[in-house]
Amino acid sequence: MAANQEQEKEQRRRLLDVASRFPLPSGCRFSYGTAGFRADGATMAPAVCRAGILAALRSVKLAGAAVGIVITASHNPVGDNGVKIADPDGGMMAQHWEPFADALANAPDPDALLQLVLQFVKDEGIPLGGHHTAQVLLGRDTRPTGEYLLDAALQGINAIVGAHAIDMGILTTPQLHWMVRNKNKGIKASESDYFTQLIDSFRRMLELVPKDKGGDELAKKLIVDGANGIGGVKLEQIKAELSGIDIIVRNSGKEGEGILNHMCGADFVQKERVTHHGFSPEDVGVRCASLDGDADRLVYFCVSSASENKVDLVDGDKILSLFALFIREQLDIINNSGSQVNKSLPARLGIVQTAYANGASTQFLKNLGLEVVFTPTGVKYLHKKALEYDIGIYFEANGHGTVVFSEEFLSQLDSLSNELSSETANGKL
Ligand SMILES: CC(=O)N[C@H]1[C@@H](OP(=O)(O)O)O[C@H](CO)[C@@H](O)[C@@H]1O
Repeated sequence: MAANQEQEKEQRRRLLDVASRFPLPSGCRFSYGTAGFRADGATMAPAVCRAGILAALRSVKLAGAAVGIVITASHNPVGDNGVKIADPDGGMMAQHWEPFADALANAPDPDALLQLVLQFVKDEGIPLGGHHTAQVLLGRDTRPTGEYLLDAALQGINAIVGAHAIDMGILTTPQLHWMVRNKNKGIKASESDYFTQLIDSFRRMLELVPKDKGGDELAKKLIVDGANGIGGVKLEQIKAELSGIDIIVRNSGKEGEGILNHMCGADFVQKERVTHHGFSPEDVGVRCASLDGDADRLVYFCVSSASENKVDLVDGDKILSLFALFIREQLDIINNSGSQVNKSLPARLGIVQTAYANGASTQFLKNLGLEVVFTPTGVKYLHKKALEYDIGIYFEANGHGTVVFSEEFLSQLDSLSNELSSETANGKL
């Protein structure tokens, strides 16, 4: 038998075998939602195994580029778990693969699963059975079902001939996305590289804050609510190196500190707006921040009075407005610097929100003359829209969000910076 036929046969055997090891419980139905599959952690193994198959196929399709799997149920209760796939650019999996994800997760028996994969491979032109390679990076949060589901994902990945799984360990969701992106860019992608970048960026940011604009204030205490999840664990590891700020972690995930996302974390604070687990009237006036269970949400708050149980919240809408003001101010500084080289920097700045954004924040941003657009709920929609701009700022009120810069804009900034340095050296500025 020719080598290719042998490999094809082996491929079929592996798929049938893994599907029979992870049968779909009757009455179970999975749907790839805004952030992947989610359910009670104890029922998730079939969906996670099939997500493993899917991620490996995606990597084969993309010529062996690294694809990511995150095992987390984010802000949901500790008994839940979930799985989502990251594309090679570090963003969410391309949406046109979601219908296949659903079909695969719900394939009723091994033969149906095999037929689905073979048909999809044919339709998408995936070179399965040949001399392909695939690599999948895996991360998971601190949930008790994490390790068991990691094993299901590994078995799914290994069911694709030539696929290679790399367990990156217990991570925040942003860490895994960052690692996938860096790996595909051929740059350093380990956890210690992530920490180095974070610590260095934080130091450089603090250096930029003028003392007369709150630089001294920043140096004071910050209490971070880690939601008893992975964010608190990682922050404990690096907080001593985030020089210039005194960070105290509460709900850090240590034994005895409380239950993941229970009466704590970004989702709880944003919805309830009351002093929560780990906080007390003694914290009145201190800057505080809350993460969620996988640390991809962030809101700030302050305990407002010792007698009332209330907090003042700085939610995603307000964080977005602060970023918008700051970035616009930086662009104005560049454009008014009197240099001859500015003409090249008219950046297209876009603000992306969802229907859940506070209308007052939208009006505030529009009054600043900024372009504000809307997408459905979910990072995958917001992120995609933000990429259409030179600088795209997006946040959901619940604290999911970021700022994205186009490659072209970054290279323009680089050349502007070089030109300004040479103007300074020549005494023109
Ligand atoms: C990565 C992602 O898209 N997460 C979604 C998802 O939040 P999680 O924190 O991932 O559970 O559901 C939220 C709605 O409940 C939505 O606002 C958010 O965008």
